[in-house]
This record gives sequence, C-alpha cells and structure tokens, in this order.
Amino acid sequence: MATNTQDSTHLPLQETIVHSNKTARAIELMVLSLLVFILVYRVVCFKDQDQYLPWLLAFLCESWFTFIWTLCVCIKWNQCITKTYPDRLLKRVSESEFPSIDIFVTTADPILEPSIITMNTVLSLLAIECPVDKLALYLSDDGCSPLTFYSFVETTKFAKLWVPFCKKYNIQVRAPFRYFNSQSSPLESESLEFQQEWKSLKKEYGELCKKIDLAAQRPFLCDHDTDFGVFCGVHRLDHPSIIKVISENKEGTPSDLPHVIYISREKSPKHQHHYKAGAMNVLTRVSGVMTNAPLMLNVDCDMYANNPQVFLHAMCMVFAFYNGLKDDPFGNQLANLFYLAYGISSIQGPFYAGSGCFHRRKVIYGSSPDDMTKSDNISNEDLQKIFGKSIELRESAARILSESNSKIENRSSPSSCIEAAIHVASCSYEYGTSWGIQVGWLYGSTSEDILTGLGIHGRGWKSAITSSDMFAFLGCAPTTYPSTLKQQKRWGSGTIEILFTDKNPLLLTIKANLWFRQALAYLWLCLWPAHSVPGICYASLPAYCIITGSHFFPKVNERPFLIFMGIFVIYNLYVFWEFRRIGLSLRMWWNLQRIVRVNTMTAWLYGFISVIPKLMGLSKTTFEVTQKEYKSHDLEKDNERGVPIGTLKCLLAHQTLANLGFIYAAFTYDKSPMIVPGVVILLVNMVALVNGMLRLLKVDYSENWMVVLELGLGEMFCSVWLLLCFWEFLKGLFGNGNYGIPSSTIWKSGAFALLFVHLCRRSSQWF
Ligand SMILES: O=c1ccn([C@@H]2O[C@H](COP(=O)(O)OP(=O)(O)O[C@H]3O[C@H](CO)[C@@H](O)[C@H](O)[C@H]3O)[C@@H](O)[C@H]2O)c(=O)[nH]1
Ligand SMILES: [Mn+2]
Repeated sequence: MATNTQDSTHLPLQETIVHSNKTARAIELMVLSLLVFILVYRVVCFKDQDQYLPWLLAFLCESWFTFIWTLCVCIKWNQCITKTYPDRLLKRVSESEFPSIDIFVTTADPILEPSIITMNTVLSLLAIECPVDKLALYLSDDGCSPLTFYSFVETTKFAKLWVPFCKKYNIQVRAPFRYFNSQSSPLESESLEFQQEWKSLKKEYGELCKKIDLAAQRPFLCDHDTDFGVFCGVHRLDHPSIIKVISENKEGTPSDLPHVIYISREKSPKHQHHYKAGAMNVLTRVSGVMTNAPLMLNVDCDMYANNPQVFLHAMCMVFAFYNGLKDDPFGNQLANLFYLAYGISSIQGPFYAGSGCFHRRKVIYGSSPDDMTKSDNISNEDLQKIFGKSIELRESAARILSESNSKIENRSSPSSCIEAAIHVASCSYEYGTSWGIQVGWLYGSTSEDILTGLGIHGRGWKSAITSSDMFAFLGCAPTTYPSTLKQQKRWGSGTIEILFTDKNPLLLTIKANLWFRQALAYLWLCLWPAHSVPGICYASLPAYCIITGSHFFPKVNERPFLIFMGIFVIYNLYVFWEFRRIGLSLRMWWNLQRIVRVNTMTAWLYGFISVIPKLMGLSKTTFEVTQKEYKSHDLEKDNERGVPIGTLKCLLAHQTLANLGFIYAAFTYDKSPMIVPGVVILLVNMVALVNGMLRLLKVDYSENWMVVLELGLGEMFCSVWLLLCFWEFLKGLFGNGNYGIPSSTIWKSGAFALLFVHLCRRSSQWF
C-alpha cells in the first residue's frame, strides 16, 4: 500500500520470543541427578535389605519416574512464545487480500450441551473481526435435534443485530452471555445512543434465551410443511443428511451476515460414524463443495471466541509465512502445562487440542511441506481414491492442493450446492477412500485431535500458538467430578491407544518427518495414562511397609534420606515457583498437585486398562460427550463454594475470569467404579497410619527415644501426604447425598483394602 511507512513494513508480523530458561534448567537437572542418585542407591543397597519386594518395586517405579522426568526436561529445555501483531498486519495488507475461512462448530447433544451455550459460541464467532465475505460458519449437529436447528435459526436472526453492534462499538467479549453477565447496565459515561442500543440488545438477547428455553421444555411438534418437517420421526442415530443454508451472503455485502449453514450428517446403525472425527470430516467435505476456503477454524460447541481479533492474529502467521518463513498449520490451544507448551513451541509446535485451532485446508487434505515444489497435477483417478466419488469435492480438492499461493475463489452460493453437499455427508461416502486414514481427522483414537495433529507434524509441518494478553477461546471444563473422571478417562484411553497405531511417534520420527524431540513430547503425552501403574504401586508402598514393618526409604538418620527429602522439597517448590510465575495462586498449586495424583489412580488407570480389551478386539472405545453446564445466576456465590476441579481449561479460566461461572464445584460422587482404586489407597493408608501411630505410642521414650528413627518415619510422612492428596475423598467418606461416596463403593473398596492388608501380612513372609 502506498501509505506504508518504512517502519511498519519492516516490523515483523510475528515474532518468536525466547524465554531465558537457565534457572529452571538448572533445577530440572538437579532433580534429574537426584533421581539418578536414588536409582544408584537402590542398586547398591539391594542386597542389604531384609525384604526385597518393596525395594524392587520402588526401584522399578523410580526408574519410570526418572524416564518421564527426562522426557520433561528434554521437552522444556528451550522455551519460546510467538507474538503476533494484528495492527501491523492491517497497515500492510488490505482486508481483501485475506484468505477466506470456514469455521466449524460441532455439537452432539442439546441436553449435555445446552443449546444456549452452543449459540453463544456461534454468536462470538459470527462477530469476530474478519471481512464478512471471507467467512462461512458451519454447525454440525450430531444430535440431529430440531431444538438445535430452531435455536440456530433464531440465533442467526439475533446475530443480525448483535454482530453490527459489536463491530460498531468494538465490544471486547462477543459472546452475549459473558458480555451481559459482566455488566448489568450500560456505563453512564457511554453515549446515549450506545445506552439505548445496549438496552434493546439485552432485551433481544433475553427474548432469544426465553425462546430457546421454552422450546427445550416441550417436545417439538414437527410440522411437515415447515423447515422442521425433515426432523419428523427421525432417530439421532438413523436418519438421512439434513443440510440447510440458514443465511446466505450472496453479494458479499459487508453489513450482512456471513454464510450460516446447518449440517446433520447421515447416520445409520450399519455404519460407523466415528464420533467427532467423523463429524469433522463431513464438515470438511461439505464446506469443500460449498465454500472451499483455504483456511479452517474448528471450535467445540462450548468454546466461544474470547478475543475478537483471533482471526487477525492467525492472519499474522499466514502472511508471515508468505514473507518467507516455514509454513504451518495454526495451533491455538489452551494448554494445561504452560511450560511444556512453551517448550514444545520451540520444537515443532504445540499439540492440536481439538478446538480453537486454525488449519490450512491443504494440510488437512494430506499435503506435506515439500509438496509445494512438486508438480501440481494429481490424476483424477488418484483424487477419487483419496477424496471419493463426488466430482465437486474432487474439483475443489484439486484446486486446494494445486494452490500456489494464489487465491482460491469459489463464492458460488452455498444453496446451489446442497445436492453435492448431501452426497458427501452420506454415511457410506468414505468407504474405499482415504478419509480418516490419510486425509481429514484421523480415526482410531478417542483423542482424535492429538492423533490428527501427530499425523500433521509427522509430515513435517510446524504449528504455532499465538499468545496475546487475551485468551483466544474459552470453554467449559466439566462442572462435576464424575464428568471430569469420564473426560479424563477418555483422554487417557485416547492418548495411549495412539501408541498402537501406525502414528506411533517413534515410528514417525524414524520413518517420516517428525522431529525427534517432538516425538519425545508426543511420547510423554501418550504415556501419560501409563503413569497410573507405577503411580498406584508407589502409593501402596508406604502402607505396605508400615503394615509389614519393612522399609522402602532409608531411615531418617541415614544420609541417603537427604536425597529423598531433597527431591520432595525441591520438586514441590519448583512447581510452585512455576505456578507463581504465571500468576497462579498457592491454592491453585495445591489443588493441582493433589488432583494429578488422584486422577492418576482413578481415571487414568481406567483409561489405561480400557485400552486392553480394545487392542484385543473385544470392545470399542466410545466417545462420551462431556456435560456442559449453563448457569446464568449467582456467579459470585459459585466462586466461593468448593474446590476447582483440576482440568486444563479450568486452570486458565481460573486465572483470568474468576467469575466465568461454569468452573467451580465441590466434589460430588456417583457410583462409577473409577474411584474405587482411589478409595482403596485412602483406606489402606488410613489403616497403615493407625498402625504406625500405635507403634509410636508403644515406644518407651524415656529409655531410648532413638528407636523412633527405626520406625519408618519416611513412610509415615508419605502416608500423611497421600491422605492430604485424597482429602476430598476422605470428606466423601463422611459426606451426605451427592457429596458422599456411595456406600456400595465404600464397601467394595473396603473389601479390597482388607484384602490388601491381608496380602501384605502374608507376603512379608514370602519375600
Ligand atoms: O459424536 C460426537 C461426539 C462429540 N462431538 C463434539 O466434540 C466436541 C468435544 O466433545 P466434549 O464432550 O466437549 O469433549 P472434551 O473432552 O471437552 O473435548 C476435548 O477432547 C476431545 C478429544 O477427546 C477433543 O475432540 C476436543 O476438541 C477437546 O476439546 C463437542 O463439541 C462435541 O459436540 C461430536 O460432534 N460428535
Ligand atoms: Mn469440551
């Protein structure tokens, strides 16, 4: 542009900022060397033990911890973040040069995922800062629900008021439920016009909520003569495709809404539908024949765009690439472990976490970075093998794959493509094609996101996460402990099963283009549920030793005890220091350090175990949708109550949006068998502590208090620490109603605990 100043053309659109990491590295290496000392100590002192079993088990577990820690050190070694500068971009590139973008939202169940949440996500996305004629929004409804469809139609009407309002007044948070919750009336200092519009929009939004609420309360009367006719008598798992263009921006009028399209793909009990991955592939194909944008953004139904500039941030990376850097699909995830994320950012880039992420369509279509230099022509036959029979889809895919930085324009109106769209949304379309295997979202894991991202990194692409002051997207973490467990179990089984696919990170680093350290990062992630076995083993050791009067720690007055104490103190202080650096509280640190241990022994263990029958072909893992909760009332009160449940999204939301409202809950329990191992560990440690106390009481302190040192104080300390970790379970043993652990679970766990105590006594005679 002529108006460019020298400065603005020279300043980069994106910058990688390297964090100095020396102190952290030093501490991590110190912990690593202490771990190695422990292993050496175990080997050297093996023969001096009265009982070999605890010593051997401890050695095995500690070897595992050392291995995992080594992976962590490798991943975190270099730390960097990427900063993007939308204002520089706008000075340099005119909006008409932006590539267009297809946005996908997935929902699966209007009850587990209340429509109003999904609709807020939709509204926040329709209102992002992006030229309207570049945008199309697709909603995939796996629930085939007339309620979702109805809400979507009504929301689109409301969006015609909401979007212009947001853009006119540059509203920051464009999900109305957040916007109107944070402000109960417009600021006095604002203009009169603003105040009026504000009030009328708040009223309209209230109306929208009421309509959706009412519709949710009564069964849907499907009138054959209306748009709802197609939903008559359909079953969510057995119905033809329903695709409706709800709003169409034919002329690309800037004041109008973007294209808004509803999709409920065909389902039949005879065909696998592959849950979210299947839905994403249908979205990819339908959008391929309708708008075929070179960029896509996918978002879970509960993840609203918190930063309206998110598209511009992503554009900074696109144009930064055009300026000569390496190409990458855009990652924008909420990571639970910042430092790991920063670490991975300095390798090939963050994992794809399933939501809030921009992808290039050609990357999803299976291309590799070096394909750019190859000839563009793929034979029609090959295209059919990969993408399937649809001529429209093959043509659009060919256009994407042969793109040589030229713009891909295909703004024919979506409503003229319905027939082709229905074809590619059918449930048998994928047979004999590469969908789910080479292209699109990959099948074979309930963590389809990680698997798909791994496939992309495996081809040599890089990814990036933008960091701006505002989180790009915010979503709901499960609000109850049982649903947290379910989610974590799904993640657990999903990540570990990746190791048994052809996308095993070690294979990809040998055979394909996955970088070695990136492979270590994936290995760390995929082995995460396997941690449960040594975890639970190590947690039983103190109880075992106290009950049998044996040791797995050196005695308090022996030198090597210092190594163990050193690790404990240094590691915990170190994690706390990491937390402080990103502004998290002591409470947060304590919650997270506890919940990690609890989850290890419950959900991860089940995730890990549930993979075994699947690998043997005896069962299929299923994707259970997480319950999302919508509360519009009394946010303040919710904040005071209860313990935040440690999931990653919660962690981020906790920091910035303390009153988001979904996030907090006291522990509640259901009859899920998942908590049994946790309760067993708790009970066993309680028995052990009572045992230990009695022994301490018996000591005649006046005679020789030194014998106390012989009594396994280290083991006792561990037991107490575990008790603190399981504090919520302890409360649950005595809690009422939902807050109490069901008595059947307590009985079952009690029986296992007794068995354990009994076996301890017996085994001490054998080993
Ligand atoms: O058959 C299905 C099941 C789920 N979904 C959608 O998938 C998304 C994620 O489901 P959710 O129950 O919220 O799972 P989470 O555990 O919260 O999701 C995380 O983990 C998933 C993998 O386990 C990823 O797919 C997600 O993107 C990631 O946010 C939601 O929009 C659902 O509507 C479908 O479209 N079809
Ligand atoms: Mn979710």
